[in-house]
Amino acid sequence: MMDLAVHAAGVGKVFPTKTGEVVALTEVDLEVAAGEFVSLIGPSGCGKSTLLRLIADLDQATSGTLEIFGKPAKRARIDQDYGIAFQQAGLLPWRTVAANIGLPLELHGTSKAERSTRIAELAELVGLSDFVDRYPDQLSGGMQQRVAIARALAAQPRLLLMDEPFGALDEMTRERLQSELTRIAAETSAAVVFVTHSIPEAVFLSDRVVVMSPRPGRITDVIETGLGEQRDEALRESAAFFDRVTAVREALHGSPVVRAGES
Ligand SMILES: Nc1ncnc2c1ncn2[C@@H]1O[C@H](COP(=O)(O)OP(=O)(O)OP(=O)(O)O)[C@@H](O)[C@H]1O
Repeated sequence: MMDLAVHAAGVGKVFPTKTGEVVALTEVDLEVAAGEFVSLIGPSGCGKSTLLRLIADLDQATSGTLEIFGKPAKRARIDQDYGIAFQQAGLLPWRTVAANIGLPLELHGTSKAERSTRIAELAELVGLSDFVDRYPDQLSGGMQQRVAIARALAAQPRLLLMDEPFGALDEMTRERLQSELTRIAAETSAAVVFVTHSIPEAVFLSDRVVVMSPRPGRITDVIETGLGEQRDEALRESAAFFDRVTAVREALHGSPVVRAGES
């Protein structure tokens, strides 16, 4: 069991509201292996962000059990077992790129010398070595997201939790960062749980794509991509890639998609 980055069993989440209870998640069973890349996809309101927030200990499940590397989510948070990156990069505008990347290390009490070595490594990992002295408002959206990823990786977490981190980026930047993320995940051996609305993004990045449906939010399908280690531009144009995109689309629609020329 210690091999599992995430183990959710029968997880449910109910939000009490003025107009009654909202069942955001019901009976969610999910296992993410160490080093595995798993995307969560589904229509708006199906509970993707809620599930990620439960894993990150930003909120608590109403029912079921949730373990991160065999520990309760709170323990994993204290131990900095995971890093998080959201759609908004959430950088501190008064800090340089280097100081933003190093923030988790400061909180961790890492020495200044160790911090600067690690910041240099991380800046190189995300391709920002020449920009460490800049401030966030001097960077493009894609560069800001790279800083956020470097910061999420600072404490060498074994798990990355990402909620639409590329959602606000243009398509070309988005594809470039997807490629970089697959390389970074492979180099760091971190497991990733990645929330997205984009079917091609989920397929390109993941070992498995978890399909969810709303009201009440639950997992309806899990699709193995089987696309192997090589995640490059050629993959995006391969038959295997299109096949998996179609499989995820059909799972989202709940039935085979009728193609032009077929009846
Ligand atoms: N704090 C809250 N109080 C009440 N209801 C909430 C709260 N947070 C989420 N919900 C409800 O829980 C359900 C799941 O929300 P969640 O944000 O997890 O969905 P999502 O799949 O991430 O959606 P999107 O793709 O639009 O981001 C929704 O019906 C939402 O309205």
